[in-house]
Amino acid sequence: MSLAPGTSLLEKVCIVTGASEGIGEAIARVLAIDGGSSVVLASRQIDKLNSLAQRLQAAGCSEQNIFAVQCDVTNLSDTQALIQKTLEKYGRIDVLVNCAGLMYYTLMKNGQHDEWSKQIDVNCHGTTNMIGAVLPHMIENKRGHILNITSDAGKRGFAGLAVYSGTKFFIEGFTQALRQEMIEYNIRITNIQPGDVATKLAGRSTDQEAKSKFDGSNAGHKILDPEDIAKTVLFALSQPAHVALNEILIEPQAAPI
Ligand SMILES: NC(=O)C1=CN([C@@H]2O[C@H](COP(=O)(O)OP(=O)(O)OC[C@H]3O[C@@H](n4cnc5c(N)ncnc54)[C@H](OP(=O)(O)O)[C@@H]3O)[C@@H](O)[C@H]2O)C=CC1
Ligand SMILES: N[C@@H](C=O)C(=O)O
Repeated sequence: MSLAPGTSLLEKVCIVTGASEGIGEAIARVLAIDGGSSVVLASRQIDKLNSLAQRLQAAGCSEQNIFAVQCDVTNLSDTQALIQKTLEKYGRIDVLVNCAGLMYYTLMKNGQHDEWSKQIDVNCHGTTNMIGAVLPHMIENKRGHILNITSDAGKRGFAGLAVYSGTKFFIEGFTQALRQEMIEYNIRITNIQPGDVATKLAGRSTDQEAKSKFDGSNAGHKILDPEDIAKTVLFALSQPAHVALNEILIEPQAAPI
């Protein structure tokens, strides 16, 4: 595949949730710089989004092409406002990347109800809120591409990640059905299913028993970089209209499921 830098997604408008750090930040950077598209940066931490916007401008993106919007994906009116503000600024939305997510290593016997709920809220409700908010626009225009950053934990349950795996299986089942509903509207849905990626995600866990027993990201092998996932997003978006990359399982070479 050859992607001409700065041209492959020219004139497209892409929303990236979870853009303040980690994988979402890398996706936003690659879409803006390599893809040349307008990128809407969304998450709760507006200071981090503004700082990323400044760094992207310093790297050559025009101010008009980067738009930071505070949005908690668990809040329905926030997600609807994000779509509205994007349409007011750009008049179109071509791509939604659902990257916002939480993962906590927890053993079910340790009863961490709060962390279970937060994962279900962000990973499941956050995804359905965002998709529900953007669909009317994409359906009206009969085009659109939604990418969900799911996980290899949506293909196989992982010990220590029972609730997290359940949330990612939810996204897989949900999108299998949604794809069929969206055929007549030319809307594609790609689930990117990464294995361990070097971000702060796993470090947010408080259940040290679960983390020390099951977190494989320190096992000694090279894990993925956020840019590996970002380039995969660009690859999926660069396919011709008749090609749907419905699932992409991307894992460290040393750790297949
Ligand atoms: N790292 C890994 O090994 C893997 C990660 N993934 C998935 O990739 C995605 C990103 O993870 P990663 O980058 O590693 O994690 P990080 O912890 O680095 O980033 C998480 C992002 O999600 C955002 N976020 C969390 N809660 C909300 C919310 N309520 N509303 C809006 N944004 C929110 C955060 O922004 P803010 O705090 O500003 O709201 C932040 O930008 C997740 O869906 C995760 O499940 C999948 C497989 C492997
Ligand atoms: N690779 C997954 C868990 O083991 C994830 O981080 O989503």
